[in-house]
Amino acid sequence: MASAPSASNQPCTHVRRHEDVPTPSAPPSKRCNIPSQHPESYEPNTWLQQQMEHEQQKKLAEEAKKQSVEPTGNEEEEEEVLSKPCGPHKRRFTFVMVHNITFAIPEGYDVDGTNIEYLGGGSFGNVIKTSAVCRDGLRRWIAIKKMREPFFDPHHARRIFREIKLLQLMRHDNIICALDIYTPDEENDFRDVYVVTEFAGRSLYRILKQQRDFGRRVLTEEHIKFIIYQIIRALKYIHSANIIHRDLKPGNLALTDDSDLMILDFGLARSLEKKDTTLTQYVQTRWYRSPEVIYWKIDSYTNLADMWSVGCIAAELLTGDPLFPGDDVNAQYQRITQLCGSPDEELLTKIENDNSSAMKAVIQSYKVYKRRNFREVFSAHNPPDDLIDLIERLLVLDPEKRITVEEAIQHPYLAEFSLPEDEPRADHIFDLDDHLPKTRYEWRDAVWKEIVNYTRLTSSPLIPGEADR
Ligand SMILES: Nc1ncnc2c1ncn2[C@@H]1O[C@H](COP(=O)(O)OP(=O)(O)OP(=O)(O)O)[C@@H](O)[C@H]1O
Repeated sequence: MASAPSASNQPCTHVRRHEDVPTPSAPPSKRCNIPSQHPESYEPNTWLQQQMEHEQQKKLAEEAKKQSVEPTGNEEEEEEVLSKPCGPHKRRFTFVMVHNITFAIPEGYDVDGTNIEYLGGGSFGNVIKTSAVCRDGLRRWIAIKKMREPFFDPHHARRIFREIKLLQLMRHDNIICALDIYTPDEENDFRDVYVVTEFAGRSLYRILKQQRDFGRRVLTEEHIKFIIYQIIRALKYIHSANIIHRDLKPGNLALTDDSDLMILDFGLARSLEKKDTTLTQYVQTRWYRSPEVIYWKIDSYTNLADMWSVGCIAAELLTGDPLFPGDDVNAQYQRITQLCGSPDEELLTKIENDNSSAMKAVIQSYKVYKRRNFREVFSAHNPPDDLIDLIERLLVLDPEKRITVEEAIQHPYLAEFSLPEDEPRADHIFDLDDHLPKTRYEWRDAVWKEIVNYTRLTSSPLIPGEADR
């Protein structure tokens, strides 16, 4: 096994402005300190530890000290800002408007607007970055996600339930986990759900977009390899827990300046345990969606659908552009077959047996393409041979012939980083307890219980006095 790449001599840039073009030139160093399964032994990542040393930390710590210990002479003003104790844990909140959205921020978190940054919003929530003093006394950068209309309908509510369940279950240093889950609401008026995670860096989507916008490559060959390795390392853990992520895409991957990667957003993830519910087609973002999810295994696809997404991401890292940017499902399928070829007789027979002759006929109605030579297709980017080999094994139409995560992590392309004893599996299968249909009110009750019973990690933000409860 080759050793991890050596550290660069570049000065460390700890606090980045979000709009800067990222320069993940710091060493893609292998991370060895895997947090154990026990929450009490959770370790923050090295980048955050470095941040703690940064001089801004001093400033923030001083402010925190002033707020919690010294009389400021402005107590009346503070009283006006903080709410009365509320929510299931009787915490006090400051309501701060960011990007026209009101965020309830608990006591102990930095609520100074100049330190708060809007990170983005998707269909299910809006996310801000701020900092908080944690239970271990350190101040960390954190991301607060306010769920968008969490109980709008049963589908939405179940998604929120899954996400907060998984954020508590996952313990792996390439996977985001919850530092805090709260609501400022009382049970009879429960509307808003907030999830706090560590700030995991900049989304790969933004890095790739800025590479394109500025026409300047910031991800080197070595970064690309380290990113792919970390995605696969995280998936090894996720798949071993019988979970499919189902929404792997650059926007759900965050990268620190040290090139440490975190998988974000488990809203679409689901367990493979319960076979009594059908899987849905409209799960993955289209561009990263596998052909079997688009067509022939609509309700029975497996975690190999995630491996397809890894193939799409790997090719995008190599070229800088999305591999299959289809405008609709048909165009998506067409783009896939133009590169990967149309299903062969063997796959068509499987499709017919697993589905129907009608499905086989639909597939056959598409124009037939031959699989292209990947080396030729990507030759302009001078890829290493073993990267092309890995992409070829990931982008296989028949999921039964696609490379599994266990095989992928042993692929020669990743040998430089491979360290089997540092590539943990989950120690149990995660049961999300979400298979029975529920009304949106029942899901709301289930989420309420999760918040009430949530046990914060040692490093979680803590309100003063909470430890005594
Ligand atoms: N812990 C974090 N650290 C850094 N950035 C984060 C973090 N959590 C979320 N983000 C960023 O915030 C933005 C919105 O977050 P998120 O994708 O979770 O919202 P969403 O509504 O679930 O999105 P989607 O519609 O894609 O499912 C994204 O750009 C994401 O990269």
